[in-house]
Amino acid sequence: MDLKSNHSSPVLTDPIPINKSRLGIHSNLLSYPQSGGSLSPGKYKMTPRKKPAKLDDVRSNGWLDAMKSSSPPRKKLIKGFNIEVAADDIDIAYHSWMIKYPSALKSFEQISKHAKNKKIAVFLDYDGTLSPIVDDPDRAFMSDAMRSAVRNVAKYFPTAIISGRSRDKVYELVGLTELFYAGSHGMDIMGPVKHTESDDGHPNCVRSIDQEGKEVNLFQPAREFIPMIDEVFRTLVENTKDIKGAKVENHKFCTSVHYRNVEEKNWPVIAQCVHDILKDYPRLRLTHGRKVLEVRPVIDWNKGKAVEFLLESLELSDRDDVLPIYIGDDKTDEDAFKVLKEGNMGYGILVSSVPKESNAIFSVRDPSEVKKFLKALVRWKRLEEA
Ligand SMILES: O=P(O)(O)OC[C@H]1O[C@H](O[C@H]2O[C@H](CO)[C@@H](O)[C@H](O)[C@H]2O)[C@H](O)[C@@H](O)[C@@H]1O
Repeated sequence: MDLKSNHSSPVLTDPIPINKSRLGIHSNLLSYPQSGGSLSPGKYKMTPRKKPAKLDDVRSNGWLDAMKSSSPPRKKLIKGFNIEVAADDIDIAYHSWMIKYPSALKSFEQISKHAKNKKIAVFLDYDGTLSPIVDDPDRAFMSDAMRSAVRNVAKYFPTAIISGRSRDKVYELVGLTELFYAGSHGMDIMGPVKHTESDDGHPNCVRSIDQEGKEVNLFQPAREFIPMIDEVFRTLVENTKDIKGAKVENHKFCTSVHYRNVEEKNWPVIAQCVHDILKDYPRLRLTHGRKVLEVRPVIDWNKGKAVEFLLESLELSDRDDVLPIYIGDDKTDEDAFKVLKEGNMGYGILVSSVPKESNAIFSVRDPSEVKKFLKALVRWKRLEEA
């Protein structure tokens, strides 16, 4: 594909083959606007058609509100009486919320009853699920105990990590070869080669070799966006360099701008910076994560589609004897919860210590409860097999 062509849309001149299978990976996958600006030579940027943005933009379009509510506050030391009362209120709210989203630990018997004679597939988010949320994304390590719990789960059930991070990065953090990995919110999946796969295979898949030399399928539906994302990443690094605490990550198929360590008074500045850049890239869009703004291609693909894709690759889709379980903490995990809920095919488990609306069925409070749940699954399976 000629990415530097003079056509009005180089990314569209030679689109990757589009699969029309029941996964829904059809031409709508690339549902970004196809017109609306001209390309600067050699770049992926559209020339702006509007006046430069005013600071008002990010206030009026809801970005700032979303930024403020994007991550629950960490626990604070409670000293004064008034704060204790507030904490009690929070507890009451949490307990009534749990009526709607019961604890997966307390409901384990119900879950295991339903799982009897079924094949469980486990899908795990990384940040906030397997590792606690910390200030520095480069230091979001999972504990050895968690790693061992995940390793044991993978001995009994097909297990995949589906993360917003790049696939390489999440593999580096998890370090287990026995899992499947999907990075960039599912836009980069390394999955199994299907036994029944015909010779021509999946048009969006290429055969590859994993860390252990095993043949795998690499599915990258947003492959042609790599140079565009890289360009935006570099612009974001440059344009945010004077905002203290800002951090930009390149996940290959998407890029993240963290504001967790940016003073709140500067949030409008960082939001405006991302907003202004996005105006030049109509084929990219913004999503909100936990104190992070994420820029990703406008394609019809998300963690939910990644779950469907992996189930199909594992030859576990459309089967009554399969029970997928997805555990995650973030907005992006909602797409996966929704797929399971709407397909009435498994359990979404939300990791949250504060009440929030979700498509999950159950909840756990934090990664330590995730670990307990994973261990309970393994214990139950061992007993089943005994
Ligand atoms: O899908 P995930 O595996 O949950 O990844 C989502 C984002 O996770 C990381 O950011 C989050 O965790 C950081 C470390 O705890 C925290 O500092 C940050 O505020 C959170 O947003 C990762 O750095 C992002 O790039 C991922 O998109």
